[in-house]
Amino acid sequence: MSALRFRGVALEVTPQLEYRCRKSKMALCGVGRPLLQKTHRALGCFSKKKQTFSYKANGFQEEDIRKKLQLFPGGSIELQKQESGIAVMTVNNPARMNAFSGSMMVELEERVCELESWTEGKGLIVQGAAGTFCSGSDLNAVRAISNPQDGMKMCMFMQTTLTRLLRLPLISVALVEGKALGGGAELTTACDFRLMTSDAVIQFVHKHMGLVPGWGGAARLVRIIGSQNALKLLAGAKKVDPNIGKQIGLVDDVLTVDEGSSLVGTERWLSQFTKGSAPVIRAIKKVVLSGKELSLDEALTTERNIFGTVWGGPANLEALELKTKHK
Ligand SMILES: CCCC(=O)SCCNC(=O)CCNC(=O)[C@H](O)C(C)(C)COP(=O)(O)OP(=O)(O)OC[C@H]1O[C@@H](n2cnc3c(N)ncnc32)[C@H](O)[C@@H]1OP(=O)(O)O
Repeated sequence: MSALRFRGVALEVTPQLEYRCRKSKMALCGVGRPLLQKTHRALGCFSKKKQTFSYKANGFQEEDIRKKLQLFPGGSIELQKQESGIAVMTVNNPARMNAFSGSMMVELEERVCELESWTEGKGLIVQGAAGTFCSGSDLNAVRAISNPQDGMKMCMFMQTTLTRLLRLPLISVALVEGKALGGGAELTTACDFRLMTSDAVIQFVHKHMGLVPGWGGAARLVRIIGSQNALKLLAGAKKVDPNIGKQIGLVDDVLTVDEGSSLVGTERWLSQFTKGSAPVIRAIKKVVLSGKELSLDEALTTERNIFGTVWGGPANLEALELKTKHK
């Protein structure tokens, strides 16, 4: 499957769409684009135009923010795209418990951009290096940009990036080992699922720092665990261990030691959802996302459009051919 770029945004060209366009002798840019645009627009899918607009509406230029963030280097964001269709993204700054330096924030955006164009992808694991998840913003950078203007820039940049991360057409899971604190806890909420090892802790420590979440973590948390539980976690800066996490619905599963390495265990866990054809898995993520984020009417329209991309497609035809029984 290929991708075409429209105003710098990668759009997925499904085999069905290509086939339909070829059959009707119309170029992709003629027939394909409106359908793709409609679907992607309805999903709020990563329209660079939209993001630029929101940056500008707040008086910021994305490039200025990048330059500012690059002044605070250290660590990296690693990305490994595997043949299996599962990518592993690693927050890597072990000397600072994987805290996010400014350059890591910029790298995170670049990796998300890369994943947006990865049309073969089905799943994503987000983990921290060296057995711990992420301790939030690098406090050295935080101190240096503690004025409201710079804080807003950083917040807007991370909010936009994490929104794009959550909206990737990949089924994503945060593998939480060790600690996920502050912005690290917020990062876990930008994944579809969260798995914890038995000794791990997720803690929205913002209150103790005289802050509230700013990377979109509060908005997402409310949608995951409801406003009552979110209020308790944020106002109490409560430590969430795997038991509490499962009780309140923040955590989907606990990885036990006999599953071998946590990453292998997470890959195994995720593969129950990523087995099968990439276009179908990606379409499933898109219909769920549209159901979650759009009004019912918009979601129904989007669902129809996405349905049209898999109907009569290779996986559908193969299943019909095999006379698949669902026993
Ligand atoms: C909108 C975003 C809001 C935010 O994210 S604000 C940031 C929230 N995070 C924090 O406040 C984390 C503060 N750190 C801690 O509580 C502890 O360091 C932590 C993570 C529990 C680990 O404790 P320990 O295992 O005892 O290890 P440690 O304290 O000796 O840390 C090892 C080295 O890592 C450093 N570190 C940890 N978290 C950091 C951070 N966020 N920014 C910058 N440096 C950080 C820590 O200073 C220490 O460095 P060093 O060895 O003293 O040079």
